Amino acid sequence: MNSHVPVNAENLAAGYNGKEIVSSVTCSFAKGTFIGIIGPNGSGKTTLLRAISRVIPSSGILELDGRPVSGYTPAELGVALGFVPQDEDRPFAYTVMQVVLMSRYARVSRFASLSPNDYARCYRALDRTGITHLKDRSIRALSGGEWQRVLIARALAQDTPVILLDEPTSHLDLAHQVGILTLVRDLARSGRTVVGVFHDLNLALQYCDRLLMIQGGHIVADGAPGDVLTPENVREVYGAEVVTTSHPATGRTILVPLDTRNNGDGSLEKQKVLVISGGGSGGDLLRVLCHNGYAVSAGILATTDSDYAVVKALEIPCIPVLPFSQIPAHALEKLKRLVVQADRIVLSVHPVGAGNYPVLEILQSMEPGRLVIHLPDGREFSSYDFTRGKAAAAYAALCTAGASCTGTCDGILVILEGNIGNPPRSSGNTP
Ligand SMILES: Nc1ncnc2c1ncn2[C@@H]1O[C@H](COP(=O)(O)OP(=O)(O)OP(=O)(O)O)[C@@H](O)[C@H]1O
Repeated sequence: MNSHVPVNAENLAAGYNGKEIVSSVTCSFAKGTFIGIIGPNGSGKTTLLRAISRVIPSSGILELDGRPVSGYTPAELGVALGFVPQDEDRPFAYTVMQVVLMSRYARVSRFASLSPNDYARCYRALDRTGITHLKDRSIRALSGGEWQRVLIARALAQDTPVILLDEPTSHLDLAHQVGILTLVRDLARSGRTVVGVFHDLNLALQYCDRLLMIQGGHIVADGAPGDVLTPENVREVYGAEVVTTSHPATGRTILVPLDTRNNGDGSLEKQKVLVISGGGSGGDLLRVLCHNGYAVSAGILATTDSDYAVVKALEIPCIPVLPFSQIPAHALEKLKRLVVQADRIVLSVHPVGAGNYPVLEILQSMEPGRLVIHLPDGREFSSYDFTRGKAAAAYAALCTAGASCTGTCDGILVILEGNIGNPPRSSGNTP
């Protein structure tokens, strides 16, 4: 028994209708920590959270603040632990304020009224989750995202040292995801123990202090986010291929999912990625792709280009040309062959100079309509930095933001600064 650990589980097991879903779970959650629980669909994340919050019974040891949870009265539990479910039925047309106020009843004796302090806490919770304007609205008249914020506000108003959240951002748009997770992280910083289930691995990586990875009802990895979400662990547990890079602002790990194809015998065929870069814009990306097992080739590179040095060091096939000279016809022909062979083309050029036009023309003529990227949120290329050393991060950011190409261009990703829709049409533009 450890009175300093807010949550302690040893050999915990739980399930439904006599069937064990999670078992042999041993973990403890420290004060002031934001812990993420991750794992594929059906792996038992919600079941574990329900067991810890005593929504469902469990066997094994489960202690809150050093006391067996089984010894807590419902009122004591309501003061010790807040639980935010993924969703909750709304059988009655309560107002938002009424639902948030309910969180305070565990603290008042029977038949007593709530105090001004209870109301103040609820107003503050509404304010912090950005739903004050909804306080008199019927909860049945809320969108999924608004309702999710009400459930979080209710847990905030409950004001417990331990808060468990089941996919707290599943219904939220990007701005609200960031707002709620910043708020939750601040709660941990102020000394609470916060545990959240996450499907969005990049959000878990950016916000959590520690991750528990669950597979088949067991903890298979537990530690610092970047140590848990390695490409190897993601492949093993999720059956997905990712590359990792670092967040351009925070330096934390980012995962970028990549397409894979199956050879039919269960093995994965290497994706062929052609990187057309120059001036150092492709170095990081070439390293990341090689490190993660892609069959990488490079486009036309002057032998004085720093990307050429990377390509040589990594033994990546490329099309070397002499610096400051016109690109020879045989090099352009070779590029056309590589374009045809590649599963994915990454064009990372900064800035777009006249020297790039023959290459752009090849891509345009061979891949008509494939040279446009749209980000779902309307952002433009220029908001990303493709200068030396930043291309891989920009690539990751674009992928994370859901970059996609128009029309039939699902095999090509273009990373480019400048207006790529209108390179000169004549072939007379030479370096
Ligand atoms: N109320 C229930 N009764 C019976 N079985 C259930 C119940 N809830 C969940 N299960 C089963 O328990 C297993 C784990 O479910 P759980 O919801 O814990 O997984 P999860 O990791 O949270 O999944 P997801 O990522 O899809 O939300 C699944 O096989 C599921 O079908």
